[in-house]
Amino acid sequence: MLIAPQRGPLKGHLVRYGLRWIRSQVPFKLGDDSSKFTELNEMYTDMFSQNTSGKTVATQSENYKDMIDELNKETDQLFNFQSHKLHPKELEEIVKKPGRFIIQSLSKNPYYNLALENYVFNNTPSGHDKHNKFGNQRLLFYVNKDCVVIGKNQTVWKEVYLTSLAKRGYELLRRLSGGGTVVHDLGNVNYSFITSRDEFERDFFNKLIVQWLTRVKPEGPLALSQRGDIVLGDKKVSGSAFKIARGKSYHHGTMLINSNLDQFQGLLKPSNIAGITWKCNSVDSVRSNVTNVFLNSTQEFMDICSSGFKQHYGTADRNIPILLCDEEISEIDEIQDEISRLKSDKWKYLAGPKFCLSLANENCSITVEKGIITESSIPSIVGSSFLDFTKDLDSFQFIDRNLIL
Ligand SMILES: Nc1ncnc2c1ncn2[C@@H]1O[C@H](COP(=O)(O)OP(=O)(O)OP(=O)(O)O)[C@@H](O)[C@H]1O
Repeated sequence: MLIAPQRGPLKGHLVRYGLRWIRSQVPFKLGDDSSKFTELNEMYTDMFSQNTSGKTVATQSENYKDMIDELNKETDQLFNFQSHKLHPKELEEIVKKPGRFIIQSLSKNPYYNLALENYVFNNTPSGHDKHNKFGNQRLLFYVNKDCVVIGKNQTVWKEVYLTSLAKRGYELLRRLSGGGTVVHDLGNVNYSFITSRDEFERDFFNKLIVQWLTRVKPEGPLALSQRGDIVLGDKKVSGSAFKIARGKSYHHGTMLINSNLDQFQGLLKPSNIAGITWKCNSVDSVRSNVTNVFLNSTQEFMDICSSGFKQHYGTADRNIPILLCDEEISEIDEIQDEISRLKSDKWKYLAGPKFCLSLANENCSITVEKGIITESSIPSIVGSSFLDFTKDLDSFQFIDRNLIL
């Protein structure tokens, strides 16, 4: 809020006049940097610093502090400027109705956050409804504690060093969208832009992000790569993945802000490891050099993007609210069920596509479909789950476990 007790007498009628004036104006937050807010703030500065004859006086600001605080509070309530923490029932209602909003998750639990994102996506009114087609854009933010997230169509053992993840306390998750494997920590913020299928365009939201962040650092060489990643110079700062279903779409991505990049080492496997060959229908990650972007905090990123989103999609008569969700929301059955699914071995390990691995030195091959070994040069393991086989690798001393785990 820019309004502050400054100088000069403030009369009650001026407060009332001010509120009436605000009510008649666009519902944006005072203190934002668009010309509309500048105008409004200038009006207040004038109002608060002039006496009735129009001459500036410099006295008694303390006397008006309460009145100004009240004015600010009323203005906030009037336009829903302040973020609002949602109860489960409120979330259930708001997601199903048409309309735009922003959600910031207060939880750092990756299972909860992915389930929340999926819940909002699933319950957003379908883009097939012609009245709702272009009015249901939603923006979600969440930050996850240490975890590695693989794409829906990937093979876990090909992508990550499971032993390192376990030793270093990183959770493994399989997300519901495509794309490659990424590392999340508290310095990485995830954004998710939901809109109709018709409005979906791969680079649309990342172009907006580049525009918004470039305002913060115009000289920063932030750009979109050919693959649609956001890059700073020749290093990637953000990766994206997409989901399109039932007339809707989401584009979600990571943004590295103050991630502990040294800790990323040794979690993700390189594309080739001598001694093991994979034949898969799965999606391969595209390994890139990564760096942090030039912001101070994940909250700063959320604030910049929220403000950009509001300006892009807000209208004079409709403010876009920022809603906060904590884990109380997981009381909603659909969210609870999704969390259970994301945590299950069935989803994490067995849901990937068919794959076949060969270990050259051991002259051994294994084919796996839906998590079950269907063919192998080791007859005794055919029919068992590949996950169980990996848990029992020590019984197969001729196999180098480091090649698989
Ligand atoms: N948090 C992160 N943000 C951005 N890139 C990351 C992050 N963690 C790891 N990476 C790098 O990104 C690579 C995976 O990128 P990849 O492009 O395959 O997947 P993606 O970014 O999820 O989506 P997509 O495949 O759709 O571009 C990793 O191998 C690693 O080099």
